[in-house]
Amino acid sequence: MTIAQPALKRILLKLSGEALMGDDQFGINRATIVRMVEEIAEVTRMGVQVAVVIGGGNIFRGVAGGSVGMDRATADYMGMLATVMNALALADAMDKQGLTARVMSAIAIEQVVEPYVRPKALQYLEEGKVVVFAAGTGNPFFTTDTAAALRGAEIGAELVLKATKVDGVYTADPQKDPSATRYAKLTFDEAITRNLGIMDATAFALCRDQRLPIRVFSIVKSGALKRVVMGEDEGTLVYA
Ligand SMILES: Nc1ncnc2c1ncn2[C@@H]1O[C@H](COP(=O)(O)OP(=O)(O)OP(=O)(O)O)[C@@H](O)[C@H]1O
Ligand SMILES: O=c1ccn([C@@H]2O[C@H](COP(=O)(O)O)[C@@H](O)[C@H]2O)c(=O)[nH]1
Repeated sequence: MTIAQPALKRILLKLSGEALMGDDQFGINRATIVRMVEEIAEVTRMGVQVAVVIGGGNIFRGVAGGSVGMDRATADYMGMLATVMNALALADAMDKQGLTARVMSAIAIEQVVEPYVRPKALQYLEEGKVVVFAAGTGNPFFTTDTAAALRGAEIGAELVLKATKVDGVYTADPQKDPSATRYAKLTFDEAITRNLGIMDATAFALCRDQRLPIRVFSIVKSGALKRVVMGEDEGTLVYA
């Protein structure tokens, strides 16, 4: 009997912060994070090298009211710090499930997490450790989607997997427009010119220029991550 092998060797998984909330209004839902980590553990045990970029929407949007009128860059640093909290929670949940996780931050907070150093991240991945990239790109005016594109390119990932609450890219935001229909696949240029809000244009443009495909899929759907890694047609593929 032949055992099916994963179609991918190294992936960059972008986890939406909001997906960590589960059905809560903000913050981290424990059962949700544990379930996500189980799915990550499953593909890691299949031999896939996994790096994660975590968003911050679940924490940052809860405090965003307080940032109204604030200097934009300062508010963005608050957002990046929110991703550090999520990264710590995620790595803790991974360690509890027998994975070895390493958090690397784009902003120096040395007493808390190690700084992002590319060769070190590559070494961890080769060793089978899960690397969780925190603090986005480390720069204001960007997003964690752009950080996913950037780190994905830096580590030589074969695919950026955008795990979110919706199950792909739609003609319009499906949470606002129930008549929106899902694309099976589309090009980066189509995504950019149609102004599809699932990811920002900077992230799309970076992946397009690096010919790094993105697959958008639902992290709420059980087994979806494994299906993507096995090369099955899950969610939406965005390609150059
Ligand atoms: N054309 C579209 N197709 C699919 N989803 C869309 C589209 N336009 C907007 N969206 C919305 O984009 C959201 C995806 O963003 P996501 O939850 O990943 O946020 P994020 O900003 O990347 O993460 P975070 O929560 O960490 O800030 C979906 O929940 C969906 O409602
Ligand atoms: O490179 C980055 C990444 C993020 N930010 C700020 O953090 C929040 C949360 O990130 P999400 O991508 O929305 O999850 C974002 O709104 C920015 O304010 C950043 O400045 N630079």
